[in-house]
Amino acid sequence: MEESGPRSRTKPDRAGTARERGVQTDSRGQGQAPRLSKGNLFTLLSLWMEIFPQDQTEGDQCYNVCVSQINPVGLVVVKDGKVLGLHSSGSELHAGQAAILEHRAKLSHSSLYFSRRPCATCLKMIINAGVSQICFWPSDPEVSIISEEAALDALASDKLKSNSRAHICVPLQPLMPGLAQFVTETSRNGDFMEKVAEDDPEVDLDLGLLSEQLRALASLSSRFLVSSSEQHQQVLSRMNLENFCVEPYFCGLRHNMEQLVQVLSAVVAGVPGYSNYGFYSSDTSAPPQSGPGHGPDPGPVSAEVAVHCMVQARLLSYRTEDPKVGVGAVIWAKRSQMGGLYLVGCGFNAYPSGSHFNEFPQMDDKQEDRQRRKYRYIIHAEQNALTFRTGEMRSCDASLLFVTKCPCDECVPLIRAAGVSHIYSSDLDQGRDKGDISYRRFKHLIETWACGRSIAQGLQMEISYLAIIWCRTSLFYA
Ligand SMILES: O=c1ccn([C@H]2C[C@H](O)[C@@H](COP(=O)(O)OP(=O)(O)OP(=O)(O)O)O2)c(=O)[nH]1
Repeated sequence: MEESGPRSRTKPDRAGTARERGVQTDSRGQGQAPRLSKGNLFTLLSLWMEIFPQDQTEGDQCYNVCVSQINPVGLVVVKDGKVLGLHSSGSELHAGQAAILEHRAKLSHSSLYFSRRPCATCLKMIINAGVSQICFWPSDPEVSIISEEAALDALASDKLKSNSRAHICVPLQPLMPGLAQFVTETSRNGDFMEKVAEDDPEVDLDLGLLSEQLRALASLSSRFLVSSSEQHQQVLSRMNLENFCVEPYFCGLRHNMEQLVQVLSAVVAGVPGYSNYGFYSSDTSAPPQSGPGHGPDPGPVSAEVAVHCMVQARLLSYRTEDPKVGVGAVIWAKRSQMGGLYLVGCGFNAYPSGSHFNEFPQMDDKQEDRQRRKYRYIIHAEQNALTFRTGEMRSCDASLLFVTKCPCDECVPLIRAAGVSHIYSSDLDQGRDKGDISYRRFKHLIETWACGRSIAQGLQMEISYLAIIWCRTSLFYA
């Protein structure tokens, strides 16, 4: 991206000497910030939850696919504009049922974003819980239209819909102009790509990112888009949504769906799950090596889950109100018994809730007049995630913070006091001090952890990074 003006940042060079900080780039500095709308963020999170990696036995998979022809579903529960829960279908429970069990009466007056139209079994319970709005992605529903049950399910869903107070709808909104391009640029300029360039100055980053994006696009499109217009019209008709098949709405619907899948692919391409890049424990006393027994150490969750959660954090960062740097954070906890993850909270950096556009300073540390700098006003992603958390962080459970930027000195004490046990960061900016914002405590935390590990194993925080290591094999050309 071309950069100009006093607020521009240096483009990372091939050797990685100049660093692009955080997820976002300077295009926000021009006052035309392409931002993800709330509805589209929740929709994208629901799609991404549908493919949340599961621990499934072969028998479980058979239950889902062969017996009932139930499509897995992702679900985002939203209340008062804040995410209350993120769910996906499991081996026995549908996502809707899991949400009912977890949130109970709190579902009243909430909005639910499903990655497919929920089946009648879920719908009746959700309506009964008093939700206000049920939104779904308009492709093959939870009870797949190829199943014999599909027609009966559609009939029941329709009857439930017409007799319910909840508003049931397809919520797709057009993207803000330039957002897809912006996401691609910010993925290109992220720390991960910089690390790749540092490790191999010869590598063609643009080509590599493009091939990752195309790979993600192919796999996400085959899952979430209906390839031909005729088939899509058939799917909609089987769900009694003939009104969506009328032009020009049908064309617009397909276009919006394609654009959202493109954005998701660009975000995914910025956090690739390669075997040679991954989350490494911060134990600096023993530098990680390649080879058996020395691979990535993803902590309490698998590498696949860690990458998945980092993509969620990146999606959240595109809702930022900071004109320059978007940061996203998501906190999950892992139950000590029975396993399984539950959402504690999530957030992005923004001005205090309820403030008006331009009410507070927006400048960075290049602005000499410190009163015009943003740092004393903006709420950090971790701070929002902690303030509006909806789940508990129990000391017996591992609580995992995934954040797209290295936590700053203001956040580290909060994170520690709140009881977060593991931090995953895709940004390696620790040690910087800019006067109004500094990142020194994070480094200290790592050292404390590395030193304290042998004497107080498990009591100190563990911090994992993305992409600490680059083994020179098949990154882009596999
Ligand atoms: O743990 C953190 C640290 C920072 N931020 C947010 C707050 C603020 O909105 C932005 C500050 O970003 P940065 O430190 O990159 O400062 P900058 O002056 O905007 O950018 P630069 O890196 O060019 O100095 O990041 C968080 O949300 N969490």
